[in-house]
Amino acid sequence: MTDTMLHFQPALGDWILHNLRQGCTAADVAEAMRAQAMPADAAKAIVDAFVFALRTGSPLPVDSVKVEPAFRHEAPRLAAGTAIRTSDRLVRVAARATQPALAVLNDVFSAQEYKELIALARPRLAPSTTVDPLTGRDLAGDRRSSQGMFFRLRENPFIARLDQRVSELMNLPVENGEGLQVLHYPAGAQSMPHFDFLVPSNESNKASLARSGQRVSTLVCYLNEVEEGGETVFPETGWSVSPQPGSAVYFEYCNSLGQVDHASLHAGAPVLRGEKWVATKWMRQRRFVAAGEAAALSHG
Ligand SMILES: O=C(O)CCC(=O)C(=O)O
Ligand SMILES: [Fe+2]
Repeated sequence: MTDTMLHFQPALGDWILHNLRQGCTAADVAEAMRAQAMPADAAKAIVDAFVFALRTGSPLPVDSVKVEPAFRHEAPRLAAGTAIRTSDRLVRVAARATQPALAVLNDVFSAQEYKELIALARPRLAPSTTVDPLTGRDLAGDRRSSQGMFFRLRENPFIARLDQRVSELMNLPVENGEGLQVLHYPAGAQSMPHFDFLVPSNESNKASLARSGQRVSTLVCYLNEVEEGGETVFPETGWSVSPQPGSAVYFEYCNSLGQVDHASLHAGAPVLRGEKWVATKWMRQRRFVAAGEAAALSHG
């Protein structure tokens, strides 16, 4: 399928940008354009291109956008049913949604497991000094920022057990998983709306995509009781998932054609009281090869 170009007046672009920056959703802005007699699919394509550029730090469109074929929804990778039995645990499905394929899962980790994860991660948390364009996290290094760390895949028997369970849930090989990431948000911290799929806007993302393929799905597991706030919100769909210790939100955004779903835009709402701990697993199309691992192979 070939891409087509859609042309528009730069003033329309300014108006779209203004509204998105005021907090309107892509759907609201596209609807306003449709009400002004623009075909709905053209309005959506133009607004989506602006949202994408804003959320990924890519150049903003000026007077045209490339229209890619609409995301084709496929059967979810997550198993059907009200519960999913992995080799060592019965995980309950509290809710499901489509477009994007999303599920709220309960009992993913036991209380002992989520406490252990925090205890293992805490001494290894590292503050980042830059804004992370991939996760949208505000990493300015002040006390309102989140801190994170990665476990290596199967780095000890405990992590290996969780990697295995999560891979069974996400229905992809353990090897396709990036190492489990633990994030700590102190009160006031949040993550801005972002996509988890990789955008080939810089050399390191391009290299990562070439090594391991696209990210296809995410599991965000909540590790503690947040006193107030800290929901995972999906602004394009209106979904908001409350953090409950041991529960998780699962979502998919890359289909078998390699298309990515812009409706998977999400954010970590500000933690209003207390603190928030999550463990995130990102799955790739192929075996995950970290940058360091690839370098070691090419030199060894
Ligand atoms: O903290 C959250 O609720 C979302 C985390 C997230 O989006 C991520 O780790 O990619
Ligand atoms: Fe995310």
